[in-house]
Amino acid sequence: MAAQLGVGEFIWYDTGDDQFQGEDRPLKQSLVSSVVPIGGQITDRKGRIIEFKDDHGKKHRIDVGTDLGKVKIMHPSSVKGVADMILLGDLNESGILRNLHVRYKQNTIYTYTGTILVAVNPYKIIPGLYEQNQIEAYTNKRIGERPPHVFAITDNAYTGMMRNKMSQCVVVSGESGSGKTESTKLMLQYLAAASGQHSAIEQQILESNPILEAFGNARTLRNDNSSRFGKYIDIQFTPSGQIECARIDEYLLEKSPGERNFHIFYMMLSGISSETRQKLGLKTSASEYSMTKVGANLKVEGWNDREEFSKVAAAMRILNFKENEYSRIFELLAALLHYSNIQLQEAVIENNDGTAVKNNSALEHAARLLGATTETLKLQLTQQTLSLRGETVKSISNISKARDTLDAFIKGVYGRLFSWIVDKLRQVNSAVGKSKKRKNDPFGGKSIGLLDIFGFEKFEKNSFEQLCINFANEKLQQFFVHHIFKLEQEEYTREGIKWDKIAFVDNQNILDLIAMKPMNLFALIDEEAFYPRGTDITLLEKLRSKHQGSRLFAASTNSRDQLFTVIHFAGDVTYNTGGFLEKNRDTFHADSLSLVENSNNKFLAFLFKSEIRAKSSGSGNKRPKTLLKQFTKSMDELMKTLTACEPFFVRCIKPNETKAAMVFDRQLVHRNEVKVH
Ligand SMILES: Nc1ncnc2c1ncn2[C@@H]1O[C@H](COP(=O)(O)OP(=O)(O)OP(=O)(O)O)[C@@H](O)[C@H]1O
Repeated sequence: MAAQLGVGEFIWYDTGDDQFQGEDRPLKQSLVSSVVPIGGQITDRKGRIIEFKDDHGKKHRIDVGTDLGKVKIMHPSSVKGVADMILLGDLNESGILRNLHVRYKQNTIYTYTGTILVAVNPYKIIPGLYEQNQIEAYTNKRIGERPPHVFAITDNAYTGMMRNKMSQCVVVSGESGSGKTESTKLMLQYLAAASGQHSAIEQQILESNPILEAFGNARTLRNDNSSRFGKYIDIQFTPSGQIECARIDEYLLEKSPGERNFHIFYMMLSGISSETRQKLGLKTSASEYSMTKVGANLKVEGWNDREEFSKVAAAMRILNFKENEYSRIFELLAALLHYSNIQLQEAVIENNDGTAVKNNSALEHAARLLGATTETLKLQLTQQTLSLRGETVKSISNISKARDTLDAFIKGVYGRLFSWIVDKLRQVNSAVGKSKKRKNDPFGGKSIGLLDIFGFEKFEKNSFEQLCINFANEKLQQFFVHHIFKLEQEEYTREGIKWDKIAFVDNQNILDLIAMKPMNLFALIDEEAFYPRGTDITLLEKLRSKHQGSRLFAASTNSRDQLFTVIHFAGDVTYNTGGFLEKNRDTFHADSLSLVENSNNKFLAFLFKSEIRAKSSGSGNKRPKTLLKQFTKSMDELMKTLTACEPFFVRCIKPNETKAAMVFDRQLVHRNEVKVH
């Protein structure tokens, strides 16, 4: 081979580094090595010494006499890259990575692997890519007939639905900031255009987006406009292919976004009229409020809160939010801002560590807007009503308990407000255009569902939310693997090959560990949440004692570390059980519920109607549904819906951590991309 290594030749170069060397082998099983051979082109050769420039422009010199093993001639298909990676001669991790990189450098962000679309976030507008003429160019074209595009996938879902009279779904996945929401919006845009005739419903569906983003998105380190919830938008069509209505389902709103709070708070502070501002007692700056001054950066670059506010306000009007609903929403948001400013102080009460609430304008505004008295708010924060063997007792809250109550109240109210808004959008989108039910019509109610859901997460510190998110990703991975397996079976059958021997890597054992088999992790977390002496530490002990023999699980032997590791299909993640039980209980304190129940703010009470009803019917003492129960139920429903559809997959890739246009970080892409193949 050494003779072939002439100037101009393209090669693979194996640097041989493996950052996982020396690590615990069992934990490494599902991990991919972080370094794979890199591509390069030979620039010079003198005898045994060749010089080449790798794909990142770095120069190398090697002696092919001693290091020939590190070099391989590149297959011609990898030199310029291919639109469908199935056609790669070097169909391995290096080949995939280089292919995406080469295309990305040419502004080609879309690539196929068969019918799966891989989309690498360009972090810039690519001129002409989504114009009307592109929509027309992809109409009625088979996948592969034109260059890869998100419109091609959408068109195929649409024509598949029309032709096969079967519902379709598109699963959009990828880590935070990879472009899932943008892809989903582009698909909606395409469907609105493809369905021809423009009707009010298409505009309404598109108008739902700014509202959903304002209330459900926040700035995080990874994405300035990060959706803190998963969503499934199911668009129903008439038999002739016009959009009829849409249904939106939300999954798991993360109620404490990191860097900045939800956009809507900042938009409101910048955008409301001075008259409303006065009525709500609000200042203009987000730095005045405890819940909006968190995080380093209050402003998002290239984002104008005031303009965004008017867009949201306009969208709410278009979507028939009534004037009083509109004011109630902002009244409640203002109440939360003031409430977050209530000042708590340590105090000794009846010889116990207690809490005092300072009388200030924050307390007064919060009480007024929540429809309660300042006295009720003080009691809510400083004492807790407990029910012990049928008797009610009051206990004094120390400052940390009082802070927890304050925090839980804000999250509880905001979470319910968000669900109410999603519900409202669902009603609006399903009411318009929905005609008589077409019984006995084989086409009745066929739809295209777009799933935009959080990708696999592995941070430095992983908590309860990450376990839920990663569980959802395990479910989707299984769905994906089964689909690919089915396609292969079909192909083998077509070619007359016996297929009982096709091996495929299933992740059922991980799902069993987390949520299926008896004593699974979720079941133990649920159990411990209501165990009288259950704490995050006893939880860890229980998890360890039940699962320490498992190949897919490890727990720290020092319970105080509160750490356990699960080996997911995409790698191992170490979770910290701190806060697990409280997050899972998702309880809204009894005193907070009483406050809401007796509030003069009818909208607030309405948001809690199911809890209030449960309480007054006596079923309030029953174990409330934990977050895990609700989440697994909604995941099961989602999987049922997806399984009834013909699926498509869009895999979004984040090319760098700095949101920089056209920068391709090989390691990062490798970590994320390899998981799909
Ligand atoms: N096709 C695209 N063209 C141009 N820019 C894009 C494209 N896709 C994504 N972006 C840019 O990347 C940013 C992040 O994308 P997006 O919000 O869709 O990510 P996400 O995967 O939905 O993230 P999260 O899970 O945090 O919500 C967008 O705000 C936009 O600036």
